[in-house]
Amino acid sequence: MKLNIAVLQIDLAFGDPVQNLAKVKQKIQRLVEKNTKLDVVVLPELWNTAYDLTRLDEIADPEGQIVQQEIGTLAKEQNIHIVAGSIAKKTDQGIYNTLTVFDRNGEKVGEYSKLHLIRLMDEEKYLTPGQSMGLFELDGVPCAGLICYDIRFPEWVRKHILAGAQVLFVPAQWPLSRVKHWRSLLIARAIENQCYVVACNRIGHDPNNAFAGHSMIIDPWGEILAEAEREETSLVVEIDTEQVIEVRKKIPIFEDRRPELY
Ligand SMILES: O=C(O)CCC(=O)C(=O)O
Repeated sequence: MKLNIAVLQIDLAFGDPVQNLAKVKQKIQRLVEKNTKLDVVVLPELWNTAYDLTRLDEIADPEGQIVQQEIGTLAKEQNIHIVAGSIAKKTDQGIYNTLTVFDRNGEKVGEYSKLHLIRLMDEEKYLTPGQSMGLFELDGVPCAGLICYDIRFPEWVRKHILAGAQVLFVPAQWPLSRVKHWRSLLIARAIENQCYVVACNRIGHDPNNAFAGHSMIIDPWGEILAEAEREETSLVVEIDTEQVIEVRKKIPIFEDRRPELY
């Protein structure tokens, strides 16, 4: 199965969900106009509020209603799947960093709340961790969505791959100071899991961090099919899940695992 995927690497306004929503909608519309065969658009982490954690109570999306209304509707209008990065989502149980996936009909087909909160960036003080896996399907292709810091936990990624995922989506706000970790971890996750990795980072800076960009699409052999620098841009690549099957045949790591010992 082939999927034509666009990763939208952008800057974000700090704590301004109205401005960020308008920008994201306009950028998606332009992408669809330029690429008539697009299947999927991917957005970065916390694209509604950015990392304005102290004001989340005020600015997070109540129950994800805004993203459902605005991005779900856009997905249907433009006939594309949208892996809507993640948003700050306010619920009665707390505020989550939640990835939401809409299909071409505007239906929500996936939702995942970041499981590992990064203390280095104070997330655990303001956010509630998720409790469940990030599996979903796009045009019958089994996919997983994990968020930023989650890629430092290979056992969590592997759980999704063992459940069938062939494409791993990673929205992020990864700082420039650790860009070497970002690139190495993403490539490692693709090689060890023999899957596509589609990673969407932001650029720009906020009061605490400069962000790395370097969004990437990596194939199941670990080859980088496209990589951005540190500017607003989009990466558009057609992936083919036959590649996953071929790489897994060539080096059958899933048959050679020794789970009885670990
Ligand atoms: O793990 C890292 O170094 C960065 C993670 C991060 O920026 C995040 O999870 O938002």
